[in-house]
Amino acid sequence: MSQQGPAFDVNAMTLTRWVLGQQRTAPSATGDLTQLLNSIQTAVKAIQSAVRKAGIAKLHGISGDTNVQGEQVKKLDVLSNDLFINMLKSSYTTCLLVSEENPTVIEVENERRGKYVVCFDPLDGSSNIDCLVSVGSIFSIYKKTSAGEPSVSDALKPGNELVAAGYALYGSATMLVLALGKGKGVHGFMYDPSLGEFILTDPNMKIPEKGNIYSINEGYAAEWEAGLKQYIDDRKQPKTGKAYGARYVGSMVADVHRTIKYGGIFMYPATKSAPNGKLRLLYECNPMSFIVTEAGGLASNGKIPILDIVPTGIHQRAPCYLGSKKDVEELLQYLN
Ligand SMILES: O=P(O)(O)OC[C@H]1O[C@](O)(COP(=O)(O)O)[C@@H](O)[C@@H]1O
Ligand SMILES: [Mg+2]
Ligand SMILES: [Mg+2]
Repeated sequence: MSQQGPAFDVNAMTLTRWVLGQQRTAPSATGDLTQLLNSIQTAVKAIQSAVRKAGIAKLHGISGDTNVQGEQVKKLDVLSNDLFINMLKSSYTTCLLVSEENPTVIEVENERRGKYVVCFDPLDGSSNIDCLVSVGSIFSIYKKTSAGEPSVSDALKPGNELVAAGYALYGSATMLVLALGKGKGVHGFMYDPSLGEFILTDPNMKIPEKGNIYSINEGYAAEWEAGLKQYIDDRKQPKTGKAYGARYVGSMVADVHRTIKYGGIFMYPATKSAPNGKLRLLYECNPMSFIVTEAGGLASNGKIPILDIVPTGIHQRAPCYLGSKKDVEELLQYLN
């Protein structure tokens, strides 16, 4: 190790190099996809830097909307949204964007258009920012298949037509997890701030076939359907075997990442007051279901696979039950 600290491992597989390699083997991943993923990578690097500073901003008494230089300090979710939109548009690979923060689709101007449609949640878990709990970003990528001008119909495609999906987790470290579909697996890249690069640390992530953690907001238990109530009761006091552990961060990215790493099941169910649940299909349920399915798990809305749902609106919600194959299969027996 040199005096300046650990030398850069010349064999380290950076995300940029890994994606380039993928385009050699995946006909669908043309150079444009490399360019698109690298622009997302840049947005994530900028967001992770802002997330790390958010706490410091508060620490130094920078409250409200202006910093010590009297500059306008954007709220983190506004800043994250602006970064995603600007990086995606300036990648010259997208034609239509759907963001949680924008009520309507964002059409990319003609001179900067490419063939991809990107749906994204620029900052997931926003209720956790002020208490410094992990937050994330989520994205899903379609290839535009229709001729002519891009329109909202180019985004209203079932998740099984996605060409790629991923999330960034701004936790104790920053990790980018990516799936390119077609059985190419799920891969985790840890951010190394000293290099400014994402390094492949978790190749071929596979979700355990069965876990022993259930993840749900039990505050809404009074509004659950009977089958779900029974399922959760049986996790707590099983007729045989050990009780499950309960974990709920309240940031979908953190709860799903833990579910992939440790196994178990994440649930955001339909309730009486929210008959379609809370999570949005296009930029939360679909990308996470695409990734979990690619990692060997299952993702259902309680009736059909989430990836088979044909969207009718860009902000539509869907009940979401995803995780280890055996855990989701067992839950579905209680719901149907
Ligand atoms: O507080 P609740 O109702 O349990 O909802 C938690 C869910 O809401 C979310 O924060 C919604 O996402 P946003 O923060 O992007 O709006 C998810 O990350 C999380 O899983
Ligand atoms: Mg979200
Ligand atoms: Mg959000």
